Amino acid sequence: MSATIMYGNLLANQIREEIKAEVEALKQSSVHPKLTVLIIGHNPASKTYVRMKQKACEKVGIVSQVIELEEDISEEELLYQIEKLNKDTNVHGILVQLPLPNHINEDRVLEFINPNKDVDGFHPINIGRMQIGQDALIPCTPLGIMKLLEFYRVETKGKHAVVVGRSNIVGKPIGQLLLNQDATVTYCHSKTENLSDITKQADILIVATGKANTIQAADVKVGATIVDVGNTFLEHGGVIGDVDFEAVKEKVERITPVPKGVGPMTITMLLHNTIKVASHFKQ
Ligand SMILES: NC(=O)C1=CN([C@@H]2O[C@H](COP(=O)(O)OP(=O)(O)OC[C@H]3O[C@@H](n4cnc5c(N)ncnc54)[C@H](OP(=O)(O)O)[C@@H]3O)[C@@H](O)[C@H]2O)C=CC1
Ligand SMILES: Nc1nc(=O)c2c([nH]1)NC[C@@H]1CN(c3ccc(C(=O)N[C@@H](CCC(=O)O)C(=O)O)cc3)C=[N+]21
Repeated sequence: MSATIMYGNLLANQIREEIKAEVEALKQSSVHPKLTVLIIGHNPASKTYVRMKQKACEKVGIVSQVIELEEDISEEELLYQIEKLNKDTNVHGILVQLPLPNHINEDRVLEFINPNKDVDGFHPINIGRMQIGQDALIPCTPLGIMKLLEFYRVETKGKHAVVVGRSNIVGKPIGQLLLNQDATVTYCHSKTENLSDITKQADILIVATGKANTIQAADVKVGATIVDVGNTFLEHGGVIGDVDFEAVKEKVERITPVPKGVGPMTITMLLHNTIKVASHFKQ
């Protein structure tokens, strides 16, 4: 069988064109969509991701501001910076790049962001709204995955979706969105026994462990749909996912590549969420 490779970058480019037009329309009504990203310290991966976000904003006409803060900034000072952005009516989206240095309480910081400007969808208010199916700002990676599944006409209703990973930013919310779309959802994590027995039952398998080769050909069902969220940077450049792509693609119906799979959709959904907030500012 020859699998369909679900290229997120293709759909991402298509959606970015639509977003560009929406940005133009907002500007006609004197709303200039703006995203502010706070980056703390010198994590090289974070710097790469923030640069990618910045470039994507510029391409669609969203104003992007990056505030670089020192690794040893106090929690109070960081909260003060966020408070200023919460109050700034020119700023629509606020994103605090993760991970944060150990001395800063991540929960406290994320809860401090105005939930209506929380374009990451990490605020407990947005998580709660999403869980009960209300309109909410939805985390970018899970939202991007749902758009990708929809684009490739992957049926979720009644299907067994297995999520490997239970982080607040990927695993938990993608399971929730799949459940909201009538999938039967199983979560796996590092303590799961007999992981392979469970992943082999998946019609839709979402893998977000951050560990290369978590999933090999023997761990998947023939004809399944595989979404690889992982990003591991190789020492000599390049990035790989969590799934043994070459072997798994021979067995399944659809699979996302890394790079050019989920990643570009994540960034596109950040633009989408920023526009969503900005459009509320329209008279
Ligand atoms: N493409 C994109 O847009 C994005 C990609 N990423 C990438 O996705 C990956 C995951 O990110 P994130 O969720 O933040 O990572 P975390 O490290 O926060 O979570 C990883 C999860 O995977 C589980 N896990 C780890 N190893 C195994 C294993 N061998 N078997 C089963 N479960 C395992 C952990 O279990 P436990 O809870 O028990 O520790 C945990 O729940 C990373 O590579 C990250 O770079 C992240 C965000 C966006
Ligand atoms: N507050 C916050 N929000 C986030 O959304 C957030 C975060 N913190 N911290 C880190 C993770 C990771 N993340 C990714 C975004 C894009 C790619 C991406 O586009 N990856 C490319 C490959 C990378 C490359 O080409 O260099 C791809 O898969 O094609 C990956 C990962 C967002 N995150």
